[in-house]
Amino acid sequence: MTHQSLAAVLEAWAAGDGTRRAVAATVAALADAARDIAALVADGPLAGRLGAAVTENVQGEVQKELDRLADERILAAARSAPVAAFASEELDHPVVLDPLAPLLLAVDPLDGSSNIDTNVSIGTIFSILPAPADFPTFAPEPGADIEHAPFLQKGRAQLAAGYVIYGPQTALVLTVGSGTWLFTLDRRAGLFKLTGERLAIPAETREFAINASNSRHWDDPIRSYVEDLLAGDAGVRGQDFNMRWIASLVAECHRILVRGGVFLYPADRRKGYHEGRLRLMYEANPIAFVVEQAGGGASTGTDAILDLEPARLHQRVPFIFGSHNEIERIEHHHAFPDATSDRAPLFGKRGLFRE
Ligand SMILES: O=P(O)(O)OC[C@H]1O[C@](O)(COP(=O)(O)O)[C@@H](O)[C@@H]1O
Ligand SMILES: [Mg+2]
Ligand SMILES: [Mg+2]
Repeated sequence: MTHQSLAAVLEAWAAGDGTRRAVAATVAALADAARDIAALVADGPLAGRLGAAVTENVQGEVQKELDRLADERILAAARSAPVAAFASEELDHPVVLDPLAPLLLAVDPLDGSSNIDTNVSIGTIFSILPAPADFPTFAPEPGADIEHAPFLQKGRAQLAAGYVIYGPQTALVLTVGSGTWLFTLDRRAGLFKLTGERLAIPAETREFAINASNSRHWDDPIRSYVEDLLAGDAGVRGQDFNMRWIASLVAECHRILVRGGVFLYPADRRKGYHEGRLRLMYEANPIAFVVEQAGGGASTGTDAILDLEPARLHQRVPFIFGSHNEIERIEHHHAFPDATSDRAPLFGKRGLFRE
Protein backbone atom coordinates (compact mmCIF):
# COMPACT_ATOMS: atom_id res chain seq x y z
CA MET A 1 0.00 0.00 0.00
CA THR A 2 1.38 3.44 -0.86
CA HIS A 3 0.98 6.35 1.46
CA GLN A 4 1.53 9.99 0.55
CA SER A 5 4.36 11.70 2.37
CA LEU A 6 3.69 14.59 4.77
CA ALA A 7 5.68 16.83 2.40
CA ALA A 8 3.47 15.91 -0.58
CA VAL A 9 0.26 16.43 1.42
CA LEU A 10 1.46 19.81 2.68
CA GLU A 11 2.60 20.88 -0.76
CA ALA A 12 -0.78 20.09 -2.32
CA TRP A 13 -2.61 21.89 0.50
CA ALA A 14 -0.39 24.98 0.39
CA ALA A 15 -0.21 25.46 -3.38
CA GLY A 16 -0.55 29.10 -4.36
CA ASP A 17 -1.18 30.56 -0.88
CA GLY A 18 1.58 32.43 0.97
CA THR A 19 0.34 31.88 4.53
CA ARG A 20 -0.31 28.21 3.84
CA ARG A 21 3.17 27.83 2.41
CA ALA A 22 4.61 29.32 5.60
CA VAL A 23 2.53 26.95 7.74
CA ALA A 24 3.58 23.99 5.60
CA ALA A 25 7.27 24.90 5.90
CA THR A 26 6.93 25.22 9.67
CA VAL A 27 5.16 21.86 10.05
CA ALA A 28 7.82 20.26 7.83
CA ALA A 29 10.58 21.69 10.04
CA LEU A 30 8.81 20.44 13.16
CA ALA A 31 8.46 16.99 11.59
CA ASP A 32 12.21 16.87 10.94
CA ALA A 33 12.92 17.81 14.57
CA ALA A 34 10.39 15.23 15.75
CA ARG A 35 12.15 12.52 13.74
CA ASP A 36 15.39 13.33 15.60
CA ILE A 37 13.62 13.38 18.96
CA ALA A 38 11.95 10.04 18.12
CA ALA A 39 15.39 8.52 17.52
CA LEU A 40 16.62 9.81 20.91
CA VAL A 41 13.51 8.48 22.66
CA ALA A 42 13.89 5.10 20.96
CA ASP A 43 17.54 4.87 22.08
CA GLY A 44 16.49 5.59 25.67
CA PRO A 45 19.39 4.88 28.03
CA LEU A 46 21.72 4.41 25.06
CA ALA A 47 21.27 8.14 24.31
CA GLY A 48 22.26 9.21 27.84
CA ARG A 49 20.41 10.05 31.02
CA LEU A 50 17.31 11.44 29.28
CA GLY A 51 15.15 11.34 32.39
CA ALA A 52 17.69 12.96 34.70
CA ALA A 53 16.62 16.22 36.32
CA VAL A 54 18.79 19.10 35.13
CA THR A 55 17.12 22.17 36.58
CA GLU A 56 13.73 23.81 37.20
CA ASN A 57 11.80 25.45 34.36
CA VAL A 58 9.85 28.72 34.62
CA GLN A 59 6.85 26.83 36.01
CA GLY A 60 8.93 25.72 38.99
CA GLU A 61 8.79 22.16 37.61
CA VAL A 62 11.76 19.88 37.27
CA GLN A 63 13.29 20.06 33.82
CA LYS A 64 14.66 16.76 32.58
CA GLU A 65 17.51 16.25 30.14
CA LEU A 66 15.10 15.25 27.36
CA ASP A 67 12.92 18.36 28.01
CA ARG A 68 16.04 20.42 27.32
CA LEU A 69 17.21 18.44 24.27
CA ALA A 70 13.74 18.48 22.70
CA ASP A 71 13.44 22.22 23.31
CA GLU A 72 16.82 22.83 21.65
CA ARG A 73 15.93 20.77 18.60
CA ILE A 74 12.56 22.41 18.12
CA LEU A 75 14.02 25.89 18.54
CA ALA A 76 16.60 25.01 15.86
CA ALA A 77 13.75 23.82 13.59
CA ALA A 78 11.84 27.06 14.21
CA ARG A 79 14.91 29.09 13.22
CA SER A 80 14.86 27.36 9.83
CA ALA A 81 11.16 28.14 9.30
CA PRO A 82 9.19 31.37 8.70
CA VAL A 83 8.65 31.94 12.42
CA ALA A 84 8.69 35.45 13.91
CA ALA A 85 8.82 34.32 17.54
CA PHE A 86 9.08 31.07 19.46
CA ALA A 87 7.49 30.29 22.83
CA SER A 88 8.02 27.14 24.86
CA GLU A 89 7.02 25.57 28.15
CA GLU A 90 10.73 25.58 28.93
CA LEU A 91 11.34 29.32 28.33
CA ASP A 92 10.18 32.18 30.51
CA HIS A 93 9.67 34.56 27.58
CA PRO A 94 9.19 34.12 23.84
CA VAL A 95 12.29 34.56 21.68
CA VAL A 96 12.30 36.68 18.52
CA LEU A 97 13.53 34.72 15.48
CA ASP A 98 12.66 36.56 12.24
CA PRO A 99 10.58 39.69 13.00
CA LEU A 100 9.32 39.86 9.41
CA ALA A 101 8.09 36.26 9.30
CA PRO A 102 4.32 35.61 9.36
CA LEU A 103 3.97 32.99 12.13
CA LEU A 104 4.32 32.46 15.87
CA LEU A 105 5.12 29.01 17.23
CA ALA A 106 4.29 27.83 20.78
CA VAL A 107 5.34 24.36 21.93
CA ASP A 108 5.42 21.87 24.72
CA PRO A 109 8.68 20.29 23.49
CA LEU A 110 8.34 17.17 25.60
CA ASP A 111 4.97 16.23 27.03
CA GLY A 112 4.67 13.51 29.65
CA SER A 113 8.09 14.13 31.20
CA SER A 114 7.35 11.88 34.17
CA ASN A 115 7.28 8.94 31.73
CA ILE A 116 10.68 9.50 30.07
CA ASP A 117 12.45 6.70 31.93
CA THR A 118 9.49 4.34 31.96
CA ASN A 119 9.35 3.53 28.23
CA VAL A 120 5.81 4.86 28.03
CA SER A 121 4.61 7.11 25.18
CA ILE A 122 5.57 10.78 25.38
CA GLY A 123 5.21 13.59 22.85
CA THR A 124 5.65 17.09 21.48
CA ILE A 125 2.72 19.54 21.16
CA PHE A 126 2.70 22.55 18.83
CA SER A 127 0.50 25.54 18.09
CA ILE A 128 0.98 27.85 15.10
CA LEU A 129 -0.54 31.34 15.31
CA PRO A 130 -0.42 34.30 12.94
CA ALA A 131 2.13 36.95 13.90
CA PRO A 132 0.25 40.20 14.62
CA ALA A 133 0.47 42.65 11.71
CA ASP A 134 2.40 45.17 13.83
CA PHE A 135 4.87 42.58 15.15
CA PRO A 136 7.96 44.00 13.37
CA THR A 137 7.29 47.49 14.73
CA PHE A 138 7.63 46.52 18.38
CA ALA A 139 9.71 43.37 18.24
CA PRO A 140 13.33 43.94 19.16
CA GLU A 141 16.30 42.30 17.47
CA PRO A 142 16.36 38.56 16.67
CA GLY A 143 17.47 36.59 19.71
CA ALA A 144 15.90 39.04 22.18
CA ASP A 145 13.21 38.04 24.67
CA ILE A 146 9.81 39.66 24.19
CA GLU A 147 6.74 40.02 26.36
CA HIS A 148 3.91 37.52 26.02
CA ALA A 149 1.44 39.87 24.26
CA PRO A 150 1.80 38.75 20.60
CA PHE A 151 0.97 35.16 21.63
CA LEU A 152 -2.14 36.00 23.65
CA GLN A 153 -4.62 35.06 20.93
CA LYS A 154 -7.65 32.80 21.28
CA GLY A 155 -7.22 29.15 20.32
CA ARG A 156 -9.61 29.76 17.41
CA ALA A 157 -6.92 31.96 15.84
CA GLN A 158 -4.58 28.97 15.42
CA LEU A 159 -3.62 28.35 11.79
CA ALA A 160 -2.42 24.84 12.53
CA ALA A 161 -1.80 22.68 15.56
CA GLY A 162 -0.99 19.15 16.50
CA TYR A 163 1.30 16.81 18.30
CA VAL A 164 3.85 14.10 17.76
CA ILE A 165 3.57 10.94 19.84
CA TYR A 166 6.74 8.92 20.47
CA GLY A 167 5.33 5.47 21.17
CA PRO A 168 5.54 2.01 19.65
CA GLN A 169 4.80 4.03 16.52
CA THR A 170 5.89 7.64 16.11
CA ALA A 171 2.94 9.57 14.71
CA LEU A 172 2.24 13.18 13.84
CA VAL A 173 -1.33 14.38 14.22
CA LEU A 174 -2.11 17.65 12.48
CA THR A 175 -4.98 19.99 11.85
CA VAL A 176 -4.92 23.03 9.60
CA GLY A 177 -8.60 23.66 10.28
CA SER A 178 -10.11 21.21 7.80
CA GLY A 179 -10.22 17.93 9.68
CA THR A 180 -7.54 16.08 11.61
CA TRP A 181 -4.90 14.08 9.78
CA LEU A 182 -2.63 11.29 10.99
CA PHE A 183 0.90 10.69 9.67
CA THR A 184 2.99 7.75 10.80
CA LEU A 185 6.80 7.81 10.75
CA ASP A 186 8.22 5.32 8.28
CA ARG A 187 11.53 4.76 10.07
CA ARG A 188 13.20 3.10 7.09
CA ALA A 189 12.37 5.99 4.75
CA GLY A 190 12.78 8.64 7.48
CA LEU A 191 9.47 10.21 6.40
CA PHE A 192 6.06 10.79 7.92
CA LYS A 193 3.37 9.23 5.73
CA LEU A 194 -0.37 9.84 5.64
CA THR A 195 -2.16 6.98 7.40
CA GLY A 196 -5.43 8.63 8.45
CA GLU A 197 -7.61 11.40 7.05
CA ARG A 198 -10.52 13.17 8.72
CA LEU A 199 -10.21 11.26 11.98
CA ALA A 200 -13.54 11.07 13.81
CA ILE A 201 -13.87 10.68 17.56
CA PRO A 202 -16.96 8.58 18.37
CA ALA A 203 -19.59 10.82 20.02
CA GLU A 204 -20.38 8.23 22.71
CA THR A 205 -17.88 6.47 24.94
CA ARG A 206 -17.57 4.22 27.95
CA GLU A 207 -13.98 5.14 28.80
CA PHE A 208 -12.64 8.03 30.88
CA ALA A 209 -9.25 9.27 32.05
CA ILE A 210 -8.65 11.25 35.23
CA ASN A 211 -6.03 11.16 37.97
CA ALA A 212 -8.33 9.79 40.67
CA SER A 213 -5.66 10.19 43.36
CA ASN A 214 -6.79 13.84 43.48
CA SER A 215 -10.46 12.97 44.06
CA ARG A 216 -10.59 14.38 47.58
CA HIS A 217 -9.62 17.79 46.19
CA TRP A 218 -12.22 17.91 43.39
CA ASP A 219 -15.12 20.32 43.22
CA ASP A 220 -18.69 19.01 43.15
CA PRO A 221 -19.31 18.94 39.37
CA ILE A 222 -16.28 16.70 38.74
CA ARG A 223 -16.98 14.60 41.80
CA SER A 224 -20.60 13.98 40.87
CA TYR A 225 -19.74 13.21 37.26
CA VAL A 226 -17.07 10.65 38.21
CA GLU A 227 -19.34 9.15 40.85
CA ASP A 228 -21.89 8.46 38.13
CA LEU A 229 -19.25 6.73 36.00
CA LEU A 230 -17.86 4.64 38.84
CA ALA A 231 -21.33 3.55 39.90
CA GLY A 232 -21.52 1.80 36.53
CA ASP A 233 -24.63 -0.18 35.71
CA ALA A 234 -25.87 0.23 39.28
CA GLY A 235 -25.95 4.03 38.96
CA VAL A 236 -27.76 6.68 36.96
CA ARG A 237 -25.75 5.95 33.80
CA GLY A 238 -26.93 2.34 33.77
CA GLN A 239 -23.70 1.04 32.22
CA ASP A 240 -20.13 0.26 33.25
CA PHE A 241 -17.22 2.55 32.37
CA ASN A 242 -13.54 1.75 31.99
CA MET A 243 -10.77 4.02 33.37
CA ARG A 244 -7.28 4.89 32.06
CA TRP A 245 -4.52 7.26 33.21
CA ILE A 246 -1.23 7.35 31.31
CA ALA A 247 0.03 10.74 32.58
CA SER A 248 1.03 11.73 29.04
CA LEU A 249 -1.52 14.10 27.57
CA VAL A 250 -0.51 13.22 24.00
CA ALA A 251 -1.02 9.50 24.63
CA GLU A 252 -4.45 10.09 26.19
CA CYS A 253 -5.40 12.28 23.23
CA HIS A 254 -4.22 9.66 20.77
CA ARG A 255 -6.28 6.92 22.40
CA ILE A 256 -9.33 9.19 22.35
CA LEU A 257 -8.79 10.00 18.66
CA VAL A 258 -8.57 6.30 17.87
CA ARG A 259 -11.44 4.90 19.92
CA GLY A 260 -13.17 7.72 21.82
CA GLY A 261 -13.19 8.55 25.51
CA VAL A 262 -12.92 11.58 27.75
CA PHE A 263 -9.94 13.14 29.51
CA LEU A 264 -10.25 15.39 32.53
CA TYR A 265 -7.59 17.43 34.29
CA PRO A 266 -9.84 19.74 36.27
CA ALA A 267 -8.95 22.53 38.65
CA ASP A 268 -8.83 21.26 42.21
CA ARG A 269 -8.26 22.53 45.72
CA ARG A 270 -4.57 21.67 45.98
CA LYS A 271 -2.20 24.60 46.27
CA GLY A 272 -1.22 25.72 42.76
CA TYR A 273 -4.02 23.75 41.06
CA HIS A 274 -6.88 26.26 41.24
CA GLU A 275 -6.58 26.71 37.45
CA GLY A 276 -5.81 23.05 36.77
CA ARG A 277 -2.44 21.76 35.69
CA LEU A 278 -2.23 21.91 31.91
CA ARG A 279 -1.13 25.00 30.02
CA LEU A 280 -3.56 26.82 27.74
CA MET A 281 -1.27 28.10 24.99
CA TYR A 282 0.79 25.01 24.19
CA GLU A 283 -1.18 22.10 25.63
CA ALA A 284 -4.94 22.78 25.80
CA ASN A 285 -5.34 25.01 22.72
CA PRO A 286 -3.53 22.78 20.22
CA ILE A 287 -5.10 19.59 21.58
CA ALA A 288 -8.54 21.27 21.57
CA PHE A 289 -8.09 22.29 17.92
CA VAL A 290 -7.15 18.72 16.93
CA VAL A 291 -10.06 17.28 18.94
CA GLU A 292 -12.70 19.73 17.66
CA GLN A 293 -11.56 19.10 14.10
CA ALA A 294 -12.15 15.39 14.74
CA GLY A 295 -15.71 16.07 15.94
CA GLY A 296 -14.95 15.99 19.67
CA GLY A 297 -15.40 18.63 22.36
CA ALA A 298 -12.87 20.55 24.49
CA SER A 299 -14.00 22.57 27.48
CA THR A 300 -13.07 23.95 30.87
CA GLY A 301 -16.39 22.50 32.08
CA THR A 302 -18.08 25.83 31.49
CA ASP A 303 -16.45 27.33 28.39
CA ALA A 304 -15.03 26.08 25.11
CA ILE A 305 -11.22 26.04 25.38
CA LEU A 306 -10.79 27.61 21.95
CA ASP A 307 -12.89 30.66 22.93
CA LEU A 308 -10.84 31.55 26.02
CA GLU A 309 -9.11 34.92 26.02
CA PRO A 310 -5.56 34.14 27.22
CA ALA A 311 -4.03 36.39 29.86
CA ARG A 312 -0.56 34.86 30.24
CA LEU A 313 1.68 32.66 28.10
CA HIS A 314 2.13 30.03 30.80
CA GLN A 315 -1.44 30.20 32.10
CA ARG A 316 -2.98 26.93 33.27
CA VAL A 317 -6.54 25.89 32.54
CA PRO A 318 -8.98 23.16 33.60
CA PHE A 319 -8.98 20.87 30.58
CA ILE A 320 -11.67 18.38 29.61
CA PHE A 321 -11.90 16.90 26.13
CA GLY A 322 -13.04 13.95 24.08
CA SER A 323 -16.25 12.32 22.88
CA HIS A 324 -18.76 15.02 22.13
CA ASN A 325 -21.81 13.75 24.03
CA GLU A 326 -19.74 13.06 27.14
CA ILE A 327 -18.32 16.60 27.12
CA GLU A 328 -21.90 17.90 27.00
CA ARG A 329 -22.74 15.76 30.04
CA ILE A 330 -19.75 17.12 31.95
CA GLU A 331 -20.78 20.69 31.09
CA HIS A 332 -24.25 19.81 32.35
CA HIS A 333 -22.76 18.77 35.70
CA HIS A 334 -21.05 22.18 35.85
CA ALA A 335 -24.20 24.09 34.86
CA PHE A 336 -26.38 22.22 37.40
CA PRO A 337 -24.06 21.26 40.27
CA ASP A 338 -27.03 20.53 42.53
CA ALA A 339 -28.32 17.84 40.21
CA THR A 340 -25.74 15.43 41.62
CA SER A 341 -26.02 11.70 41.73
CA ASP A 342 -26.81 10.93 45.34
CA ARG A 343 -28.65 7.98 43.93
CA ALA A 344 -25.35 6.29 43.11
CA PRO A 345 -24.98 3.79 45.96
CA LEU A 346 -21.18 3.82 46.39
CA PHE A 347 -20.87 7.55 46.15
CA GLY A 348 -23.89 8.98 47.93
CA LYS A 349 -23.61 11.33 50.87
CA ARG A 350 -21.70 8.73 52.87
CA GLY A 351 -19.98 7.20 49.84
CA LEU A 352 -16.38 6.27 49.25
CA PHE A 353 -15.43 9.53 47.56
CA ARG A 354 -17.20 11.86 50.04
CA GLU A 355 -15.22 13.76 52.64
O1 LIG B 1 1.18 13.64 37.16
P1 LIG B 1 -0.20 14.16 36.94
O2 LIG B 1 -0.62 15.21 37.94
O3 LIG B 1 -1.24 13.06 36.82
O4 LIG B 1 -0.17 14.97 35.54
C1 LIG B 1 -0.06 14.36 34.32
C2 LIG B 1 -0.13 15.39 33.25
O5 LIG B 1 1.01 16.22 33.32
C3 LIG B 1 1.68 16.27 32.08
O6 LIG B 1 2.77 15.39 32.09
C4 LIG B 1 2.15 17.71 31.91
O7 LIG B 1 2.96 17.88 30.79
P2 LIG B 1 4.58 18.05 30.91
O8 LIG B 1 5.18 16.70 31.07
O9 LIG B 1 4.84 18.68 29.56
O10 LIG B 1 4.84 18.99 32.05
C5 LIG B 1 0.65 15.78 31.04
O11 LIG B 1 1.23 15.14 29.94
C6 LIG B 1 -0.15 14.79 31.86
O12 LIG B 1 -1.47 14.68 31.38
MG1 LIG C 1 2.89 18.77 28.72
MG1 LIG D 1 6.61 19.40 28.67
